[in-house]
Amino acid sequence: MNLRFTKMQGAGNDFVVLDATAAPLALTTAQLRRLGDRRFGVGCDQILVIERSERADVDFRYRIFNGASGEEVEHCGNGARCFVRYVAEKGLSDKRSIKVETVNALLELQLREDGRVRVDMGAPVFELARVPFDGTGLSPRIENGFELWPLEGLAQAEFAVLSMGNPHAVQRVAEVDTHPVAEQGPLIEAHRRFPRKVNAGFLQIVSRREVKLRVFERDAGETLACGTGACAAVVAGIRLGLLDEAVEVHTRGGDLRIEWAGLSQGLDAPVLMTGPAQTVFEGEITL
Ligand SMILES: N[C@H](CCC[C@H](N)C(=O)O)C(=O)O
Repeated sequence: MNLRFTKMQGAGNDFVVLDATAAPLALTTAQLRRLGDRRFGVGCDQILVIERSERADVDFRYRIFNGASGEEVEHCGNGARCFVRYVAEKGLSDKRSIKVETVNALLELQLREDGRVRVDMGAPVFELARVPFDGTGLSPRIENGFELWPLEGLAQAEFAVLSMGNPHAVQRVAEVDTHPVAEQGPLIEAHRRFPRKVNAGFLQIVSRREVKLRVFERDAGETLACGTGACAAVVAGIRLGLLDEAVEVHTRGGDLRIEWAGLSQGLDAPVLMTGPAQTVFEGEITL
């Protein structure tokens, strides 16, 4: 099969974008992993497949697959921004704001005048069973009314546990640049308390409006940026009383702006993310 693709990146998180708006595309897990492979394929953190939605009030459906595993996942923040950029560049819609359905969410995405993309990432989910997280027998520490959980085998840390459609465990660290992310990341990602594994966030608070973040992503390892991870980390920081409602997040691949009014408007307030999204090259691969 000859497959045309568009390679894109959002703050260094990189994607292979496949356009299935004209004809359906069904790839096997092996083909998805080949696309994601940085030696034997194109190479990317995630693969995004864009389809027309069957729902009258929704413009598109977009599916996300982790490149290393070929597994479908629920949400991808940097991917959502690249999706909007792709739709605009390919003229797939003349709207400035488009409605997009994912496997478990309905998103409103906007392309701004300054070329950055603003995404309504939906509301965070704190119900542990929906993360999912099994806290049975554990005693969380409560800070500012928000639970911080211990994890067996990671005694030196405590975690904010929440979902942005995909699962996140966020810990506060003194200095992200020197923190042992490569050692701790896999232990958190595969921890038995997360039945569907988890994205592991490492958050350094610089001020109430500025943070530094590294994320060891589920089924991807450390990426240069994680959009849903940035949302989860800022929401956790706000709930802990450490951050204001609008925060600049410095990741290794670039800067994201995250806004959440959850304390003033209610915890079901949407998380808004603004950041870069660029096309790197177009290509064709024979699978
Ligand atoms: N690895 C993530 C999916 C991609 C998330 C990340 N790339 C983002 O920008 O949100 C997971 O398995 O939940």
